[in-house]
Amino acid sequence: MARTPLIAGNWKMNLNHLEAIALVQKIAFSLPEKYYAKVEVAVLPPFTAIRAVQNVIEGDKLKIKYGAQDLSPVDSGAYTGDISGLMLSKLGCHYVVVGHSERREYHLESDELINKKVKAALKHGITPILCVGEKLEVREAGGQVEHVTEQLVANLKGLKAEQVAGVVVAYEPVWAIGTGKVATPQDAQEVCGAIRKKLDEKYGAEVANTVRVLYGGSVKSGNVSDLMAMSDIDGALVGGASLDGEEFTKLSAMAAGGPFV
Ligand SMILES: O=C[C@H](O)COP(=O)(O)O
Repeated sequence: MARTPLIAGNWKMNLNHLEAIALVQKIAFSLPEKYYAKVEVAVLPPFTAIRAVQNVIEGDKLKIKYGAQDLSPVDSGAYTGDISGLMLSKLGCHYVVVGHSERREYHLESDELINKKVKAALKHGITPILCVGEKLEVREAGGQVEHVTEQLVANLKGLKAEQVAGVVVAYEPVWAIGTGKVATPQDAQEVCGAIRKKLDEKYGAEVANTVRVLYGGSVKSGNVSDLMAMSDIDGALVGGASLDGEEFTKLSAMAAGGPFV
């Protein structure tokens, strides 16, 4: 089954709403229309810029999708500082990142909490981009496949097969994030293939063949093609390179089969 590749730019805690408007306009007007038939492009601004990005995308009828970087597991209430899936769906978000390693580390997010967040996103019709990945010490001990598949199973616990079909999984080895140390295409394929195999075992071949599995960690225009040539890598979750309009556009075009024109 053909899966539409997805290139999602995770802006992390960067760009105010004015800078966000400028970047999304640059991406939209640089990427030739023909590429959107071959690759889905999404931007994931900080919460404070989502409304501004929505206005640009909807106002100019741009084909770029947008979303958020996190959500609360609950819909509303006394949770100071949190943002719910209900709020994000009202803003028209297509995607939300769940379980990014930076949130697992700096906000001590557990697999149990991440599981609740995946469910909250699905409940509000937002596609979760579920991040999984091992730290350097786990890879050095050769435990990456076991670690990542355990995270996957825990984070998807209690979901029905048809719900899992609506999830995007992003394999992000923690040692490759923001370090310039990209995993080799073979290393990335080993784990992305194992993710798909686990989905097949638990939810069946149709679901496994539907779910898009992304790679994330120092992806750039120069390495995205080799990564996406792997059979189980359907795109990329891009951090640093997504903040540079020209580079992100080039990267998206390469993901669509390039070359960038
Ligand atoms: O969400 C994106 C990843 O953390 C990758 O970040 P990076 O491309 O800066 O390595």
